[in-house]
Amino acid sequence: MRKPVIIAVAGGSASGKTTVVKEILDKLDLKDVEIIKHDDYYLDQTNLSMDDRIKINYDHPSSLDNDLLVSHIDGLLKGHAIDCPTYNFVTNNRSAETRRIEPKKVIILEGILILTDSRIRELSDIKLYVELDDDTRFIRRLQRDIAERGRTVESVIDQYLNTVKPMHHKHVKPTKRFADVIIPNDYKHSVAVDIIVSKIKMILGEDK
Ligand SMILES: Nc1ncnc2c1ncn2[C@@H]1O[C@H](COP(=O)(O)OP(=O)(O)O)[C@@H](O)[C@H]1O
Ligand SMILES: O=c1ccn([C@@H]2O[C@H](COP(=O)(O)O)[C@@H](O)[C@H]2O)c(=O)[nH]1
Repeated sequence: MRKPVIIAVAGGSASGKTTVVKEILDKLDLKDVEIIKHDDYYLDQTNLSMDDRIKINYDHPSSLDNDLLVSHIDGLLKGHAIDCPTYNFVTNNRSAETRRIEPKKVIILEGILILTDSRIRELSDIKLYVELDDDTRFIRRLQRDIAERGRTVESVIDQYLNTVKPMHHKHVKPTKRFADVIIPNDYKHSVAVDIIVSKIKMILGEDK
């Protein structure tokens, strides 16, 4: 099998990374694609109390185990299966279960800080950045974190002001310059998605 095509998708929290990845997936053969969420590589925090876990800065690159992710990408590129960690946002901790991932033709890496690590950038064939203004991202995050991640209005606001917003401007947004394609998520972007899918098919040699 040809070495997998690696696609890295960055962008601020709630900018629409997951949504854009779904749009790309809709145009590819699902059996050929695997998604790896950078969130699943947050460091294990079993030794910390819940009070201490909520004080962690999850928007700083040091909160993620990139050594493990890089070794997993290397493994997939060599044709080996990996056991990907899984993460629980409600407990702010890694889950006990892992997820077996077999090498596929296309591997999509997705996360706010995925383009901060030069090793991951170098392993990626296509780098994307999903862009959306801060206000809209905050509103979408507030709705999502209350509905899906067990948060209160106050906790989302506190976290946003203390870490999410400053870290976005310090660590996430500057990685936009590494992107091959910037996708605006406040406007139609179906042409951008079509171009990305064509490029993937071109690399896979399926564009004839
Ligand atoms: N273009 C859009 N219009 C309206 N809502 C959107 C759009 N894109 C994403 N959303 C919603 O915003 C929230 C965050 O999007 P998501 O794709 O999960 O962001 P991310 O993966 O970057 O955190 C989700 O509830 C999603 O359904
Ligand atoms: O335990 C955790 C781990 C992460 N977060 C927040 O998640 C977002 C990243 O996820 P998106 O889906 O891209 O929004 C990041 O901004 C962290 O603040 C958390 O709250 N708790």
